[in-house]
Amino acid sequence: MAGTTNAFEMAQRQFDHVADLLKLDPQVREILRWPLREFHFRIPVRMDDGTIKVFQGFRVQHNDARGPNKGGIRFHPSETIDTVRALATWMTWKCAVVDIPLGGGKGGVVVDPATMSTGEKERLVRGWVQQMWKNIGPRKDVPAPDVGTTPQMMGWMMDEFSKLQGDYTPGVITGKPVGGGGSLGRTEATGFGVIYTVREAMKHLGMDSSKCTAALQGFGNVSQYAAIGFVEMLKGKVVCVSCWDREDKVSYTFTKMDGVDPRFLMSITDQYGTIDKAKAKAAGYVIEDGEAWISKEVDVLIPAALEGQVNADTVKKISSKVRIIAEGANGPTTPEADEVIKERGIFMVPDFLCNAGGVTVSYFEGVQNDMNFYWSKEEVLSKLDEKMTVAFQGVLDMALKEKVYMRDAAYMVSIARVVKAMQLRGWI
Ligand SMILES: NC(=O)C1=CN([C@@H]2O[C@H](COP(=O)(O)OP(=O)(O)OC[C@H]3O[C@@H](n4cnc5c(N)ncnc54)[C@H](OP(=O)(O)O)[C@@H]3O)[C@@H](O)[C@H]2O)C=CC1
Ligand SMILES: O=C(O)CCC(=O)C(=O)O
Repeated sequence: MAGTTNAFEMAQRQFDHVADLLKLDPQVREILRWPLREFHFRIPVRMDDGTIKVFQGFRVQHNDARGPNKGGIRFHPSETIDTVRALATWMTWKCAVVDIPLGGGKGGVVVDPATMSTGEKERLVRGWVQQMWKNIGPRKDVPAPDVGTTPQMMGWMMDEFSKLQGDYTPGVITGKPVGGGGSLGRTEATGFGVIYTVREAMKHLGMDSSKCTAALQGFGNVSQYAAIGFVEMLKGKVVCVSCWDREDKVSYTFTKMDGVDPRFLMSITDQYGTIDKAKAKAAGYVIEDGEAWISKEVDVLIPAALEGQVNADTVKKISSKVRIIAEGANGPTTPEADEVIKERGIFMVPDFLCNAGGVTVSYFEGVQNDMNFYWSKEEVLSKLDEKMTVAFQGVLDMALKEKVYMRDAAYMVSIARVVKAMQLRGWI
């Protein structure tokens, strides 16, 4: 968890604000403010040197009125139960806003995966499944990757579950490697989904994307494909990306005002998103401090790292040129910063709409697993584009109709769908 922001307090404040606007029944509110179920467990792992290390694991199932809980598993040294609660809650709203029949869940382990060998990581993820297998499954709860976890880890988890269950069960987990039950397009899905929503926001604002610039925070899975999409689909220019440097333990911004080449930067980035500084410098990139991305004079800001990055302090640095903030990350903007962004009239594409591409293709992956029939990448991405475009339009229509901020409009759409499912099931 970034800084001192408590992500779950943030998620509850966002929800309470909209619940007030909607005059939501207090009993319904009480159900939706908290996760329905939480699992806290310890995972003993035999390390390569023969010792045993015990890791703290979590799984939170926020609400499954619309379908099985769904959401990634994050491996991060600063993971907390409140971060996982927030991320699980946002998953409920995310699946509802893109109208896929799934609920909200999230998992985590307090660990820095970069400090572990491949064998240790495999034993850790298998240990996670050994603790949770009775409470996950294609019709219960379907995990996926998030920060610090990879398709290979999802493959190991699927294998462990299948062994314990005694049946090949690819649908227990998504984000698996292609060829091992995974879907084509899942790797690109979240970043490309971000760009589909940016494209729609630009259409709404009458902006010509080929004349637009963007600055991105983070250079992991989401940011890499958002950068590629901005350059290759929108024909715009990305002037910088920032990343966390594992050796120096600080973040840096890699800037090239005539346009970064995301595919080149990917080729010099390690598996955890750290860009090789020497190679970047040799290719003409200027290396600035980690917060430089937020003060760039660009049309679009895409925070795609962790929570709480656009906050009361950093929001002041946003240039007057910025017209769109597209939240690739979950929870990057604090409620204090939201107030400033609202006042300044910057168009917000809120996280659980903006980054819903990942879970949407995860849903497609589950559908393909159920059918045991796999689609082409073109088919996956065109279905994704359609889902994201329809979802964006639904939220924009709500924002215009109710004259509310885009984040509030997204909550209104999602809350209505979840409440309806709870009513139809007789929960309320
Ligand atoms: N992957 C997915 O499908 C989805 C992810 N998301 C969200 O998107 C965000 C990014 O996830 P994802 O790309 O998958 O994760 P990754 O682990 O692939 O990438 C996250 C990147 O952000 C970097 N980072 C961390 N802190 C900072 C910082 N202060 N400044 C700059 N960079 C930083 C990380 O560096 P390091 O690893 O070195 O710490 C890493 O490179 C998260 O909020 C995640 O929950 C949302 C929807 C779906
Ligand atoms: O693909 C998924 O199921 C979940 C992705 C995720 O964790 C997220 O959207 O935050």
